[in-house]
Amino acid sequence: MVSNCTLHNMPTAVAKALEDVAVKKALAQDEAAQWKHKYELELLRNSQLERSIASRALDSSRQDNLSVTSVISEGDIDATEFRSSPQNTQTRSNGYLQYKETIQNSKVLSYSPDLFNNLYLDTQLDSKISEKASFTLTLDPVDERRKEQNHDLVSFDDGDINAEVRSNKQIALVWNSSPASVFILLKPNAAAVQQLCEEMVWWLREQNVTKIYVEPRVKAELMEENADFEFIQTCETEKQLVTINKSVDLVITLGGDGTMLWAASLFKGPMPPLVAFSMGSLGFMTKFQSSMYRESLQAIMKGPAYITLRHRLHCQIIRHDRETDDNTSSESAEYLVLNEVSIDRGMSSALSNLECFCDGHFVTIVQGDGLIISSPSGSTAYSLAAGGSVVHPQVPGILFTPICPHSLSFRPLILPDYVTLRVQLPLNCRGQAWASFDGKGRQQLWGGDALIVRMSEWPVPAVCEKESSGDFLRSVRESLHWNRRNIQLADERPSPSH
Ligand SMILES: NC(=O)c1ccc[n+]([C@@H]2O[C@H](COP(=O)([O-])OP(=O)(O)OC[C@H]3O[C@@H](n4cnc5c(N)ncnc54)[C@H](O)[C@@H]3O)[C@@H](O)[C@H]2O)c1
Ligand SMILES: Nc1ncnc2c1ncn2[C@@H]1O[C@H](COP(=O)(O)OP(=O)(O)OP(=O)(O)O)[C@@H](O)[C@H]1O
Repeated sequence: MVSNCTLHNMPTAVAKALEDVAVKKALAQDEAAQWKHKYELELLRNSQLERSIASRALDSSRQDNLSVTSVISEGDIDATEFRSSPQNTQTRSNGYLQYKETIQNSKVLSYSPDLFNNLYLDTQLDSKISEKASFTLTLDPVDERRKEQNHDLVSFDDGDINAEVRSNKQIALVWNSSPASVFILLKPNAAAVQQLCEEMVWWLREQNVTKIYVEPRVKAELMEENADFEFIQTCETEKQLVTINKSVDLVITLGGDGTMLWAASLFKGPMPPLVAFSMGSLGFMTKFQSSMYRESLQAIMKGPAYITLRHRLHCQIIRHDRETDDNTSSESAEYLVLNEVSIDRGMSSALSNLECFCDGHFVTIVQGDGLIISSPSGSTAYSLAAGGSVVHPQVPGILFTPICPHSLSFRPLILPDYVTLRVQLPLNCRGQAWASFDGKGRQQLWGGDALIVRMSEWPVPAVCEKESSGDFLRSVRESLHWNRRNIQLADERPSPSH
């Protein structure tokens, strides 16, 4: 696609030919990205299959104890089957995900501007069985009626198209064995947070939590306070961080939404269930009260606990082939975001010019300050500030929200979760553009560079304080003060006498 400013002086036939070439190029790149994604999924499935076979061979007795009939994902919370893609409808009637102990042998997506620059890192080939607690994710076990609704989308017996099974499910986590390993993440530079962490560590030890991990910075701070914290474990290397999903049963965050985003960013692939204690200012996604941590953790570790699968977006920057005289890498980089990826015009005073495609179909050219591509969880963050809709985190969609578009008719869109979006800078764009991932890791984009965004198969399984909708609506009302208005006075006329 060639920008309008270039086209308008050219003879129509030349302009049309150029536009056709650009569209074909974008389509070919889209197709390549989709094939790459399919290839990666295939690799992942094969490795899961291998792990499952090896796991069964190594520990058949343990397997016998797990009386389940169907397994979607082994070892990792994988939300591929919960997406509402037409291709996935066959598998959506499987009612649960099951966690099982697996061999530490998987490929994990890696990202971080500073820590992880490779697309994928092979984790250690460790043939030990992981010591993680086993759990099952089921449809609401309390509500028997839901089990009855667990049938195929289309029944061929009577030809009725039935839509009772939707991807919007209330999922419950049931532990098969007690969780014994937690990773605590703290908001930095907050004395109250560190104090709570110290208290929580001792309490968790009393509860037979044998392994407690923290970040290296936190371990150093705790050791400064008290040398008895020596037993606390930490992830010293990038590799340990990448593999930590395999040894942690529960992730606990003490901070605000930013700490939860930080925790999610450390897990470049599958992530254990996360409990977010509110010690920040807004706390939209951090629903647990820190003063009640004992009661809350006791209940969660006993189970069942409701969880919300907060879907993340997989983002990939594809660089246009060019001679780089700057330090920008020409390799493509990949990111996982819980809230959103935004593209803005940075310091440039020129209007941004972003050509957008959805599954290869031209959508629009965003001319304004930029664009936000957000997950449903991110709908209440930057996207909300730019006028996007507030979306329940379990609605399977991708939000497409412009930032200050210079147009009277540009409205935000919500697209289905199975699409792949592509945002490209025209080769002759006037200004610069910057992509940010959950507000961090800013990357400069140049003419011809593209950003490809799709729903990731690795959600953040966030433990609910009550249940998914209750928590979300409470946050909308109490954190965002949604629709706060003085109640209209009642009519004071005397009621008609009978
Ligand atoms: N104009 C804006 O509103 C704006 C601008 C830039 C970034 N942000 C948001 O800030 C996020 C990064 O958060 P941070 O804490 O690291 O930065 P931060 O410290 O700048 O805080 C951003 C604020 O957004 C809130 N927030 C974050 N995620 C939220 C969510 N999903 N729902 C509701 N509120 C949420 C946080 O509680 C915090 O009050 C980005 O992902 C982006 O969504 C918003
Ligand atoms: N463990 C961590 N390491 C490094 N940075 C972190 C860590 N936890 C949080 N941060 C960063 O610290 C900043 C503030 O954290 P957070 O948002 O949790 O606190 P807050 O702003 O007080 O709370 P709220 O988000 O509720 O307004 C965020 O930008 C976040 O990315």
